Amino acid sequence: MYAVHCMNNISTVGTDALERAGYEFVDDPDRADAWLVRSANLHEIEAPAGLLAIARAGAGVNNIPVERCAQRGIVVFNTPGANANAVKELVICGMLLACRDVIGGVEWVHEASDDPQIAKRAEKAKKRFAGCELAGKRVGVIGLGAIGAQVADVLIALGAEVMGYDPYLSINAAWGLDRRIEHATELSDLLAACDFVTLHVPATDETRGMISSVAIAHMKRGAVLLNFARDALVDEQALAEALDDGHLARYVTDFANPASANMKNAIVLPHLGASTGEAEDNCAVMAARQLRDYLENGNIANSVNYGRVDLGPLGEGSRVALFHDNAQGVIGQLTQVLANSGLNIENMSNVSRGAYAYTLVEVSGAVSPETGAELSALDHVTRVRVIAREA
Ligand SMILES: NC(=O)c1ccc[n+]([C@@H]2O[C@H](COP(=O)([O-])OP(=O)(O)OC[C@H]3O[C@@H](n4cnc5c(N)ncnc54)[C@H](O)[C@@H]3O)[C@@H](O)[C@H]2O)c1
Ligand SMILES: O=C(O)[C@H](O)COP(=O)(O)O
Repeated sequence: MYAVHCMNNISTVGTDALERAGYEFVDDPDRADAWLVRSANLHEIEAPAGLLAIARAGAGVNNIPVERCAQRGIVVFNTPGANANAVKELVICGMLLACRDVIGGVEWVHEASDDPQIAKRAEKAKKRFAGCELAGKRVGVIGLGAIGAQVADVLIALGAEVMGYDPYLSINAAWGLDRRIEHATELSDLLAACDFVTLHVPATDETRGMISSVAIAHMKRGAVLLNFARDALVDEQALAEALDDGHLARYVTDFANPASANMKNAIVLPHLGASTGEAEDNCAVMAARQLRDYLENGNIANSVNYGRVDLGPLGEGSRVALFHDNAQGVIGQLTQVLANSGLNIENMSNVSRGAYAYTLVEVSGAVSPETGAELSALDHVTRVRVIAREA
């Protein structure tokens, strides 16, 4: 059976499911067939030669060297949408904390707690903590995926006007969006029009620093920026200056770092977005299910470096999983080797994502080590797995 190493604490509903299926949890990452991870930084860690998969129990994969894994035939999974509700709830909480000075008010009560005159004093003090409502405000949502779409729905229900920007929105995601979301085709239009701006995009080469000094200059005076996506999206020096001089009223972020923790008018949380029991369970269950389907059947769902393949559960025969360059002639060579080995192809699926391709073939009989070696030696082939039912 397979061995798994956990890089972070993963909810036991996921790890128990794997244990029940006969998986062994190992302390040594080099002995593992698969790694389970949350936010541990894997960029500096060399994956062992035998590692087959990494499953991120969460959404963001900027802590994983996704491209390097693809070069070696290591499938990287995430769990899209599994923690979106938890993040949505905290984003709305962050917006409400920015509307009135709730935190200042709570601190004031705490400091005055021994004063018998507190009730009378509170009536005088409260004007210091007064603020505005979300209803009627215009809120810009950058990134309308699993989290952004849910945030937009709640804001509309609360009476806000929502403007969205997402040039890469999938057609399926677009069908699910509320028609009342105003479509911004340019980021600068959204920034200039909104009282609140909330970020829900992944940290990629393209999005890193997207809230630059130029972007901040487009924002309305007194606007609020919320960042529950990743700190790398924001030029924090430019942001600190905008908060200092009052161009922006508040920054609400889930990413405590030396810069954000010392910013004036910032509300900084310790990366709590996905930290609910429900979200942790959802992510762990989804990560475990995807890992099993890949390790036991060769199927790939929700990978960030390979396309989707689903041949259903492995039957009586065996499967060959081939990782290869997205190049001409590979499938022809593969089928030739299988035919020469007397193996009949029962089913097959081939997907490519950018430069990387994956082909899963179901054959009628057992695949010998010699056939496996022959496939491994083919041009453009990175990795070969033979999957068969355990006797
Ligand atoms: N604070 C937390 O605990 C927490 C929890 C979950 C996710 N996150 C972060 O939030 C991000 C979004 O999560 P999600 O589940 O909504 O992911 P998602 O993949 O469902 O949605 C991301 C959306 O961003 C869009 N996008 C990509 N590049 C863009 C660009 N340049 N401009 C505008 N839109 C762009 C995509 O088209 C997609 O619709 C994650 O990648 C992660 O970094 C944080
Ligand atoms: O990308 C995510 O899913 C979040 O940032 C959650 O990260 P965590 O699992 O480490 O809380």
